[in-house]
Amino acid sequence: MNKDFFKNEPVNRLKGSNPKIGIRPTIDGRRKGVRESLEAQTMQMALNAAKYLTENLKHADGTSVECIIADSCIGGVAEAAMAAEKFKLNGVAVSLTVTPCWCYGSETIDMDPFMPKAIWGFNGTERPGAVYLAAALAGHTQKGLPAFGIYGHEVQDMGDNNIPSDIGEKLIRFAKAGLAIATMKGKSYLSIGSVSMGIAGSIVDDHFFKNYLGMRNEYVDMTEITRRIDENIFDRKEYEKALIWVKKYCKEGFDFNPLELQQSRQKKDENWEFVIKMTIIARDLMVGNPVLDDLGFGEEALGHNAIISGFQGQRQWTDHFPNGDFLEAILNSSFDWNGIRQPYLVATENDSLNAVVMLFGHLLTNTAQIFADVRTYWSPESVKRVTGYSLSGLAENGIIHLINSGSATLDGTGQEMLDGKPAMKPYWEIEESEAQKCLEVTTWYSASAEYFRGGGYSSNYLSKGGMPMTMSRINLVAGIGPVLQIAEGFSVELPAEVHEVIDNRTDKTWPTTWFAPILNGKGSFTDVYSVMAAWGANHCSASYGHIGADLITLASMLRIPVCMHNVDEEKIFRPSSWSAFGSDKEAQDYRSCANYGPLYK
Ligand SMILES: C[C@H](O)[C@@H](O)[C@@H](O)C(=O)CO
Ligand SMILES: [Mn+2]
Repeated sequence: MNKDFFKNEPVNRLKGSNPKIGIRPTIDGRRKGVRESLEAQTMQMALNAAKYLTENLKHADGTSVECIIADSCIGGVAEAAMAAEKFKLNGVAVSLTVTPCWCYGSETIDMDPFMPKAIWGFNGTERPGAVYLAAALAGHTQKGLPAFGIYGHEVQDMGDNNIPSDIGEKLIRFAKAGLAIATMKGKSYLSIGSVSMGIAGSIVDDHFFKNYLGMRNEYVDMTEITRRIDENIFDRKEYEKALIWVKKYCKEGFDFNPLELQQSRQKKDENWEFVIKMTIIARDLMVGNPVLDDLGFGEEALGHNAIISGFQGQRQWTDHFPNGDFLEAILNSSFDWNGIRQPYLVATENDSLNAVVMLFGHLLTNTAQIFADVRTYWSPESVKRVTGYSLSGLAENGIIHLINSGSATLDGTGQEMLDGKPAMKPYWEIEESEAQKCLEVTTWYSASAEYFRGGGYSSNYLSKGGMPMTMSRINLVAGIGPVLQIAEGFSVELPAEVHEVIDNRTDKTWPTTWFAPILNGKGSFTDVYSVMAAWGANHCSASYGHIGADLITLASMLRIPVCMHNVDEEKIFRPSSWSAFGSDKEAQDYRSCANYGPLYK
């Protein structure tokens, strides 16, 4: 491979700095003995937490997470205010209070209503850290400021600086979700186009974005892409480089269209040029591009500060112009002609609700996301009838066909390796050879002319099996608001000839991930059919890894109830006040979210 094409080059990015974690060591305020005896240990706990978080967490852009520790231990309200001031000046957006001892409950807590908060009360016996934890959490609950409680399962000795694994897991889960909501806050969802074929998720709901996510909505008509192509409002040099790269790495497939609907070779070559320009322009619309300033387009150079976007495509655009599949697939991938880089998240069919779960998945895992239609439930009986093959292993109870043209990341091929197994990795861990393999196993077929009269190219691949994956989806429900669905499972691989028979019955030019959810015999997870039947919309985002617990924590911070999941109860981590809303975890969640309402209302 020519290494020149996988050099990491700086790319234009979002405005605003990454949020930081503020650490608040709280202490018993009594002088002349008590406080003095605890100062070193308390501050050490803050240092330990900061070290742990910075060593174990990265932002999705690859930078390390920074922690800001209060200048002094916090024994009362004056020192709490001093810490709040320091946090404000330093871009802190997530607050973690740590203490090994008793402190004055509501006098020491963080009162910022928008900042996700957790308190880690050291489980020792010498001083009552747990008693403070309970008192402070009671204060939070009484004041309507939900906070997460972290308390170790095992008793630790006073000078023990180790962070036990149960504490570590909760610290990371809390911090990563908190940073995710702080990262999306103030950023935009950019709609390129409007509602695609009546799809509910592309009826963009301003209220949801503003009140629940703290985000802005930006809108541009698809004619803006035409204008920029016609008037050469893009970086011509980047385009030339992209064209060479695409010719080398993007393998064109067969044209399955009936002869009378096939476009000429000349038109197909023009389509390649067109879709590359569409890709560059969609990215520039999202995040801006300083090169446009040099070309005399200062306004265009700024972009829309969009952390997510959606492209309507169908039908007005695709009935006339080449479709958006190339732009969606490439932007959503961790690499292009500029090298291996953070994905730009774009939803196909302008499905803004699916874009939001892609954003959740991306910010929680730092990896690219597969956008897919939840197309077909294939029972073992149906597979047997149609192909003669008996499903086995992870697939034995049946499988769900995840397939859509467009926004499935090429990382979803499963050609990136983690401990020798197929994976999707954060961009900074991806090897050049892995990016190249993702491209090698992807074929760009001429788009199906029945659907896409304007032509274009659809990415086709088959995900490797054995990847732990999580499907998720947000739906807006009149009378409730947003609800989140989660299904953990695995990608599975079928013998090539079996896949081919099934794939040929559907849209064989599109990428496929075969998904087997983990069943637990209850409710929506009684069997694979019931998972499919309970899915609340036509789309899902499929993320690498089992991230259901992380999504649940994130949703609770945003006050979005989870209506379906297959995560073990022990892994569910929500603000402590949730347990005041009943003893059944799902009922607690609905009542709590209804009680608190959206975070930014
Ligand atoms: C080509 C079709 O319009 C598809 O794009 C359609 O099945 C969908 O993806 C609906 O979500
Ligand atoms: Mn779709």
